[in-house]
Amino acid sequence: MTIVLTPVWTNGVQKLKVEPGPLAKLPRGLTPPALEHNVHRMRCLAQLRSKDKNIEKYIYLSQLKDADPNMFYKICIENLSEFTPLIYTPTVGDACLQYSHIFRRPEGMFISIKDKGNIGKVLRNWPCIDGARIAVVTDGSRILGLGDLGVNGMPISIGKLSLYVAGAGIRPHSTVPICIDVGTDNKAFLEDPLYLGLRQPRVSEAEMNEFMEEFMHEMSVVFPELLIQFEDFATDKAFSFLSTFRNRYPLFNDDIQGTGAVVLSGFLNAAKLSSAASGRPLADQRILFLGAGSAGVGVSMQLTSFFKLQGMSEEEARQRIWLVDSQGLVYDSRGKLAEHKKYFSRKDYDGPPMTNLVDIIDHIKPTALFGLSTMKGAFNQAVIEKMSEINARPIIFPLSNPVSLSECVFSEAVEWSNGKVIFASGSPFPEQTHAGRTLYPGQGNNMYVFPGIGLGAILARASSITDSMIEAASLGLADSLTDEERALDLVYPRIERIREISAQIALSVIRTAQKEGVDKSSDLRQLDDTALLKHIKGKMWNPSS
Ligand SMILES: NC(=O)c1ccc[n+]([C@@H]2O[C@H](COP(=O)([O-])OP(=O)(O)OC[C@H]3O[C@@H](n4cnc5c(N)ncnc54)[C@H](O)[C@@H]3O)[C@@H](O)[C@H]2O)c1
Ligand SMILES: O=C(O)C[C@H](O)C(=O)O
Ligand SMILES: [Mg+2]
Repeated sequence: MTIVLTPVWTNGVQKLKVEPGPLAKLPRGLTPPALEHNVHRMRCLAQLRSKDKNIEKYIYLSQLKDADPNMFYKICIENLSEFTPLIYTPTVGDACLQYSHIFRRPEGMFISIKDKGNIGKVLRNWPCIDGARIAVVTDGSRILGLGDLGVNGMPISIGKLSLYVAGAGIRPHSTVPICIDVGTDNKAFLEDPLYLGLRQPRVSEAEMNEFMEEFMHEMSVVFPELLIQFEDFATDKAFSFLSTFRNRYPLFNDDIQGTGAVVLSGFLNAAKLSSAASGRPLADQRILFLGAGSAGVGVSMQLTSFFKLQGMSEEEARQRIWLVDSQGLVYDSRGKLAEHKKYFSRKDYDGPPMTNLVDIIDHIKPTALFGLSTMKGAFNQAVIEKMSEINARPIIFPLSNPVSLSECVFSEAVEWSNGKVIFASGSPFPEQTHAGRTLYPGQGNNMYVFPGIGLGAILARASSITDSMIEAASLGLADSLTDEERALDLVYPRIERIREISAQIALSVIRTAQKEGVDKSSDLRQLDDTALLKHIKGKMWNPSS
């Protein structure tokens, strides 16, 4: 028997331990006489497509994953561009907002502040400790651009891990979605009788830090082979937990480092397109960020480190970046600044606060404009027209998620730039026709890199995730465009190729881990690139047919 069918979570222990196999291979008598895999695949797709609302599709797919993971991943991998917006961004945003209402059965671990002092014991309740290789951990404090959603953040961990399986072939039972519940400051949730989390405000910073020390230690004891991805922690915690723990445990922060990697990659391809139109070299790019939080600063750091790699001095590299936050341009004489903004704060401006984005663009003359601000519509007609006036091909990336918070939509960017825009957004948008040409939006979302980073780090058994490993993932992604994709002016590869791309990224990550001496799988050092790529592909899990 390949799948144990049981509606009970405690019996689900057994199910999670078994490699999910096709429903049609169950013993005689347990399925209808004419159940046939390929027809059932069509049946599942038809059931999915019969639903009008994306949230209904999300619920259907969650249940399919629970009942028949093999079929879920089979049809997911075969229909990636249809499935990713349903199981991941943007629909996962709605799933988080409604989680306490649409909840059927748990799919991950809930570790709460009430477990403090006892976290190891609780973690040992996970049904598949030995196989666990990757956990996505959130505390729900900054879910996409939707704010503090408390325990309703769980679908983010689940959605990211589904992409690890679909996009990088991580075994389903090796994934551990985790939501930490230390309270929420979301008043509406606290008053909602169906809310599934602790009914208390978030604990103090000191209490949270103590909790995280115990949590991380116990995670390393209970799951010694586990890589951790921190996800959607509010800004201060995102930076502080990354720096506190990154040299002690194998982990990375997706919003800071994953986003840095994916945006650098798209920027490099976009800069080639813009340079073909303007003749401006990469070293003359001027990059303006709307949003100076974990993602904005994470991407800025990644770009700076890349510019340094190209031979710029640290100061020259930093001078390429301008940040704008909710109070306008970030500069030294503006007054007190949050720690994470200081490095990029400008010293070459000391006038009155500059808050209007068009004025800021006029002052800086950026070649690229990135939005990580959660400010829906901030890239309005005047902004896009100004960018198009000063650039032959403006690079405009509204990266905030979900769709409802995007700084602009693709159709607007095309229309207001008269088709000149080089565009990538955090959430997906449909292609557009302009002057008889089809224009394609890129999706600048960390989903392109975290599966490959995870796969590489797991196979190398990396003891830590270094900056160079993240950079290698970024450059590997940038180089992965095919001639056909380049001819269409794409800045990211087609998502349908994610498995091939994840394998390539994993190769770059493993090689870099080896150079930096953080690989525990030292046997992989003997393999040449062809053999290593074959090894990586051979390790990727596939749903059976
Ligand atoms: N595309 C991706 O892969 C990706 C990755 C990570 C984050 N994001 C998205 O980026 C957004 C921000 O995430 P974060 O982790 O940096 O959040 P954050 O809370 O750390 O930062 C938000 C930033 O936006 C700024 N901001 C708020 N209002 C503003 C305004 N009116 N004008 C200018 N700036 C304003 C804040 O000052 C802050 O600097 C979210 O929507 C998130 O979903 C996208
Ligand atoms: O989850 C996403 O779609 C990307 C990113 O991690 C985010 O926080 O927005
Ligand atoms: Mg995130």
